[in-house]
Amino acid sequence: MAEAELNGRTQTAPTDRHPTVVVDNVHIVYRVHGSGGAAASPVAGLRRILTGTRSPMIREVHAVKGVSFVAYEGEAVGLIGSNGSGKSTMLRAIAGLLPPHSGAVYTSGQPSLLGVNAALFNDLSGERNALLGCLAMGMSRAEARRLVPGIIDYSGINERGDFASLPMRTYSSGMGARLRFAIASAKSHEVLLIDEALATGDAKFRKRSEDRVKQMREEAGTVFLVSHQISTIRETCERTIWLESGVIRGDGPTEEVVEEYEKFSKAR
Ligand SMILES: Nc1ncnc2c1ncn2[C@@H]1O[C@H](COP(=O)(O)OP(=O)(O)OP(=O)(O)O)[C@@H](O)[C@H]1O
Repeated sequence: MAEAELNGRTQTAPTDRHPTVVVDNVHIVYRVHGSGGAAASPVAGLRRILTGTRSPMIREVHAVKGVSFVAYEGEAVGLIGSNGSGKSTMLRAIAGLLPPHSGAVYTSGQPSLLGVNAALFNDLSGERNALLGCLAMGMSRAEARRLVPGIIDYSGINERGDFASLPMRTYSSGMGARLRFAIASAKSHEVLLIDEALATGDAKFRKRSEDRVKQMREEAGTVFLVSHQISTIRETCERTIWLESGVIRGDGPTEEVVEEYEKFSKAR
């Protein structure tokens, strides 16, 4: 057994499991710069720089408050919680897109964040986006070209005609989500972070993406899934972390944590 000090607590982990994500007492604070009013004028800004005073228009949102956990190879971890509880913020911090105010996030490899807003180009066709997506994930041109037909096929966007050659702006939100998932899952990821990206697919695609998440876990990756669809969390994740107001309220087997969360939601 290996021991690690995390957030002042000693955590014991079996040595045959390899940690892929370590989140140690992380706090994330957004600073919101207000607009309008005299305090936002350039003159007032210059005066504050010269006098070293802070803008009265800056507000802070403490979105994640002292979160700690360790995730291991081969785990699929669900993140649940009410609106604004800090789930997406936590994923962005794991992806390295948001620096913690204090605490630290350690990951093995470069985590990939797959979100509803994943950067695809609306004016380019699905095919071009698939090609660029593969190149962006580090594949060679030849490998990317070889994989594109399979990605289009897997996404199912061509089920009702040749949409792959049309610009993405002509796609429904579900078709866009399917293509994003198909591109991201063309490669195995050490740590894959999925933010609601499966929610807009239909039942058939959901089943297919759940199967692919399972396969990725078997390839020794770690998958984090944020979803309000508890059925998807149940199907996909054996472990779930419940965040509420930026604090962990539960972390354990999905059935137990979901049951507590559902009781909490009903009581509100
Ligand atoms: N860019 C931002 N600037 C300021 N505050 C933000 C920003 N993004 C999120 N927040 C705030 O941080 C808190 C956590 O938001 P977050 O989006 O992480 O929650 P969530 O659990 O993913 O919510 P939802 O289920 O509604 O998607 C909320 O209070 C939100 O208002």
